[in-house]
Amino acid sequence: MTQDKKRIVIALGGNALQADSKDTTAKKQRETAKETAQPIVDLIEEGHEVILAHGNGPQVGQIIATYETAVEHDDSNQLMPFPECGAMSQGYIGYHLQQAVREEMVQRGVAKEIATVVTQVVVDENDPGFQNPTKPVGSFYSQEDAKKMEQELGFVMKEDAGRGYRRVVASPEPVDVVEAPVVSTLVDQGHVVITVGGGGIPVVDRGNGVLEGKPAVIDKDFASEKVAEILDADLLIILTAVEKVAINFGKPDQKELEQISVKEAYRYIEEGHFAPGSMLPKVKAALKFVESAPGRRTLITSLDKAKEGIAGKTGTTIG
Ligand SMILES: Nc1ncnc2c1ncn2[C@@H]1O[C@H](COP(=O)(O)OP(=O)(O)O)[C@@H](O)[C@H]1O
Ligand SMILES: NC(=O)OP(=O)(O)O
Repeated sequence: MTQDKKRIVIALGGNALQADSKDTTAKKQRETAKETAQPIVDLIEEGHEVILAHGNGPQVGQIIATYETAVEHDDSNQLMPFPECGAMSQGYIGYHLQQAVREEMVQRGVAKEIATVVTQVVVDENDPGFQNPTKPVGSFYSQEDAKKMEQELGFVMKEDAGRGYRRVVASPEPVDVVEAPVVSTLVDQGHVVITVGGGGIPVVDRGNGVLEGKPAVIDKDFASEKVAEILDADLLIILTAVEKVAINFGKPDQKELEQISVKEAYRYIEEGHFAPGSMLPKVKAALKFVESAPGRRTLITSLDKAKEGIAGKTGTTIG
């Protein structure tokens, strides 16, 4: 790519799909996806190669809960397995993003196609993440309801950043992206691709072509980083709810940062400036990408500032 035309992997955060945690309807998600499509198509219109990735915590939790309420609890054979629910979430979210981005491209006269690749991500079955569930999925519950769910359904429930209790599942690290060669071919041919939705469907490689789905949710920031590395992207953009990463976040002496060097990032992590489960995985994914090869950068900013961020006018750049 030329200096100003970049290959960009964009990791879309929760607010890019479900802006209102109380309205989790498909109708609302479709409306939100339309808003999300605007800054994405801005980048496509500027000639950048864009690969989209996204989270799925609320959606995969919603899909599982639907099966759990529809099926008799004494007939667990009827329950939809977790990896299949992950695959459904990729299709559901991919469908909305595909429609929204395509509509915006057609209306702006951008002659490109977009498709979602159902993506499997290889994980290590001995990953310690399987022993300690940390990834929140689905809706928020009161402490009382969460206790009941732990007792009656055997779920692990944890408090999520002061917002209530959520079910948590295992979150192993991504090792490889099975469909990366397909994604690469599509991108080389000029198409916009949605991949590693929800961090990808976690699979263990049993050899001889056999991939076994695992009940877990991979962090989408780590999966996006893996895709960015494999596809030799110039830039990883992590879009979330804040315009800039801060130190002393939420305190009176909060300071927003425009540029963080690798050394500073490690120091800030050590000092505990980034909350686990929210900003910490983003900064860790950013560092991993930046350290994977010279010249790679990560930008963390909000969806509505993506265009300004890539022009170097806002956001936090790492590397
Ligand atoms: N040091 C920090 N600087 C900025 N935001 C932070 C920091 N620590 C925690 N946060 C919180 O992390 C949130 C982003 O994480 P999260 O909501 O999990 O992301 P997403 O769902 O967009 O992937 C921000 O909206 C902010 O509330
Ligand atoms: N898979 C994943 O990271 O989802 P969330 O971003 O919704 O937590």
